Amino acid sequence: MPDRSPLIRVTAMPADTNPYGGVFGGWLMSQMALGAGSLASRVGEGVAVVVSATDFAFPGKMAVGDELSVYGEIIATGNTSMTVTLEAIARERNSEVTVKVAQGTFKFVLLDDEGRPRPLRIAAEAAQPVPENDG
Ligand SMILES: CCCCCCCCCCCCCCCC(=O)SCCNC(=O)CCNC(=O)[C@H](O)C(C)(C)COP(=O)(O)OP(=O)(O)OC[C@H]1O[C@@H](n2cnc3c(N)ncnc32)[C@H](O)[C@@H]1OP(=O)(O)O
Repeated sequence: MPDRSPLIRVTAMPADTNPYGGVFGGWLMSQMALGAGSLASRVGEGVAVVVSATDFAFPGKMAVGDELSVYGEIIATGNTSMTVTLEAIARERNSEVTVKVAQGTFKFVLLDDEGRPRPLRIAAEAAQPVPENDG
């Protein structure tokens, strides 16, 4: 796995499973949304709401007890929006074995105090992931 800091890291619990006993894809999407939302509001310095979710895939599976790390970066910015692409990597609970379990892209729009789209305050070249998030 590349040397990078996760946006969030969390352990899958029994409540996060699907009817077949595996980890629920919706839970994975939620974790990715939490990571992406954290990055978007932090870099965007304000309220950031999701306007689209695209390109999701689930190339691997994980089990209860495994640890999920969500990595992401801003890949594009518009006038009022930023696009965040994400990877979710699971680590087996009792080992260093990792597998990519999900990927996807969220587009966020920054809102002003009245809830209307407002221009980003950042330059496109400054829209980099916040470093050193891994303690
Ligand atoms: C089974 C369980 C599963 C669980 C799995 C859950 C996973 C997924 C959870 C997500 C969770 C998020 C985590 C925290 C944050 C929230 O919870 S946010 C809550 C959900 N989102 C919302 O409530 C947003 C609702 N939408 C809106 O209020 C309006 O659409 C918005 C976002 C204000 C935009 O309004 P608008 O009139 O379209 O504004 P407009 O000025 O025309 O466009 C603004 C920008 O949006 C872009 N845009 C507009 N429409 C679109 C579109 N359709 N596509 C792409 N871009 C668009 C425009 O291109 C423009 O970009 P810029 O060129 O300015 O950069």
